[in-house]
Amino acid sequence: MFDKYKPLKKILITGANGMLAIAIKNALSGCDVYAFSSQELDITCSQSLHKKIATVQPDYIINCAAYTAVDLAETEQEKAFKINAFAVEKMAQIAKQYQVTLVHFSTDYVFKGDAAMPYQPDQDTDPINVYGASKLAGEKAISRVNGKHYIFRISWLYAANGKNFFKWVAGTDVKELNIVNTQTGSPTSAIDVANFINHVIDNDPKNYGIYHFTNQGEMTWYAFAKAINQKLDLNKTINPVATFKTDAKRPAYSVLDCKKTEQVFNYSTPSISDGLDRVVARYKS
Ligand SMILES: NC(=O)C1=CN([C@@H]2O[C@H](COP(=O)(O)OP(=O)(O)OC[C@H]3O[C@@H](n4cnc5c(N)ncnc54)[C@H](OP(=O)(O)O)[C@@H]3O)[C@@H](O)[C@H]2O)C=CC1
Ligand SMILES: Cc1cn([C@H]2C[C@H](O)[C@@H](COP(=O)(O)OP(=O)(O)O[C@H]3O[C@@H](C)C(=O)[C@@H](O)[C@H]3O)O2)c(=O)[nH]c1=O
Repeated sequence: MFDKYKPLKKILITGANGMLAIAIKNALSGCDVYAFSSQELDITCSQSLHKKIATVQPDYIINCAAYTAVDLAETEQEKAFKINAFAVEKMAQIAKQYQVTLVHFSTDYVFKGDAAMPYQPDQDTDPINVYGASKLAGEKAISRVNGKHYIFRISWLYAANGKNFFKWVAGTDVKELNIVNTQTGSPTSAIDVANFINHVIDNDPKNYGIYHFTNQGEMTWYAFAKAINQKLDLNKTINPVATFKTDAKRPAYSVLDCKKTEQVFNYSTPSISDGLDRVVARYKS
């Protein structure tokens, strides 16, 4: 219930036009939200970061700004590191200076992908592509600065908006798709990540560190394409293939173990199927 005596928490969101930022803006309740697009706040400009944080004086910064082009990163290494590592380090330092809690997102692609069981948050990282390496460098910078911070590793994010695998399968005119069945992960609905972030801010245990959050279960990209095809009645032919040529390598297995998150935040992570139903409903509406 809305508590009129509880002060509204002030939240500053970066990368406000991105897929996750839009979901988080929709999910946050009982907060004063200041969301800035890349045009309004370029996170690689530390002066602008300082200025915005000093003006807004947020309780939390939710950093949704990132370089997410996995294949392009192979040839744009400098840009990927500038946004995903160096800017993030500066942001962590400024957040610490202003005593603001930094909520940051990382990825399953920090792992090599040769495991047979879901990865634990403290397991060894060993990214096999530039994007993963740049995100890992961002994680390490935040941990080094060691202010109040949460790093949530999420995976295979999709939504009814933005550029993502779900939207591509749903929107392409191509009737027959060849999709890899040699990569396994956990497709995760941006709505579900956003609802969880709302919960974190509402019930902050102040137990800072690295956590995993995904929808529960695991499947290949091929199985995910088939599920989308079925839920949206697309009537496409989906063929499993062992390889699909891309510039960046991707981990063969990058399922994240979310038990620590469930315990610390007292939260039950929703299933892949429920996550997909929510995004499908949003897509159809
Ligand atoms: N998408 C996925 O599958 C996954 C994403 N993640 C992580 O989740 C987070 C959110 O990802 P997602 O929403 O998919 O990303 P998007 O690519 O949808 O959004 C990223 C946003 O960051 C903005 N941005 C880029 N550079 C800057 C900059 N220098 N200053 C300010 N804003 C900038 C972009 O703006 P513009 O478009 O104007 O450049 C864009 O709006 C990221 O940290 C990502 O690494 C983790 C796992 C899976
Ligand atoms: C277009 C296409 C792709 N694929 C394969 C390529 C790749 O292995 C897989 C997924 O491709 P995408 O490029 O959509 O997904 P990708 O960009 O690898 O998604 C990743 O994004 C970053 C930001 C993350 O952090 C990761 O968690 C993950 O979500 O599907 C096919 O098999 N057939 C096709 O026709």
